[in-house]
Amino acid sequence: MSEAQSVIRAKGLDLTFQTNDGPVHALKGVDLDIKQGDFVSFIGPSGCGKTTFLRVMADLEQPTGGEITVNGVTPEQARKARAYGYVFQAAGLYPWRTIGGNIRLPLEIMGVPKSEHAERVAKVLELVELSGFERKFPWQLSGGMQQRASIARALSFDADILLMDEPFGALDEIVRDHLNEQLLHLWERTQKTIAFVTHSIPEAVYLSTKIVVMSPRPGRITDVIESTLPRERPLEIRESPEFLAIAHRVREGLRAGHSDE
Ligand SMILES: Nc1ncnc2c1ncn2[C@@H]1O[C@H](COP(=O)(O)OP(=O)(O)OP(=O)(O)O)[C@@H](O)[C@H]1O
Repeated sequence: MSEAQSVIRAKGLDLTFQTNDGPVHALKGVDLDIKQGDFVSFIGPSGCGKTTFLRVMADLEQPTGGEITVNGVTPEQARKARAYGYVFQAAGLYPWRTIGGNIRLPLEIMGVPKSEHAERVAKVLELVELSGFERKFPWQLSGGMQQRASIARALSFDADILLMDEPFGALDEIVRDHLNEQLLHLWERTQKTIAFVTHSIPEAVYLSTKIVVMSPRPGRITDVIESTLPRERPLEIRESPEFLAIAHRVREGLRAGHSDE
């Protein structure tokens, strides 16, 4: 089998913010290779540059050094080619639009022919298990359902890459477990490449093919763990020795990079 293609490749990536209190090294010497179909989690303490890294991939921040390509081109070209969908911590749905209306919004902005909208909306709602909720308004849905709707919106234009910044961080644990399971199914069905920011060790280990452990000041990668778990992952896998061993390594990595501040 030929090796999977690189989707995101960073080499010596630096990003220093100039602030009134002096320079902040949000990313320093970051090397990473994300392959087609990978599920990559970024984990690390607050301020280690996880969001900044995702924002660089999305062309929302400009690196101050090093190189990064997304689908083999610059982040700007990838953005223009609509290579990725972006999901934020807050669902960010427009309250005056229905769920269907929210999902259609990127299609309208991108000028996708109107005749295709209904089919695309139905398809992504099915993917996030929200079929039948198209005409509801966001406030009529639970927090977890709203977050699923925002994932559907990010999937509506069928980008190959999904960038997710702590999408389930604000939800309670039971809802989060359920959404983790659903996200794995969705990833399996769509074969997307996913970059996922989280603070949760179990979430990172449960979801990922690759776990990137980061540490702050300066923001850098301290460990990259290739998961040995099978792709088929019932929630109970979290009690298996293999799962616990990976979680242990993540915890050790976090501890090693932790400062006392
Ligand atoms: N626009 C900006 N201007 C100045 N400093 C910034 C800016 N954006 C981020 N930073 C700083 O860069 C560092 C990395 O921030 P970033 O948000 O990427 O961290 P994070 O790992 O995502 O943190 P969290 O887990 O809290 O979301 C932090 O010290 C932050 O204060």
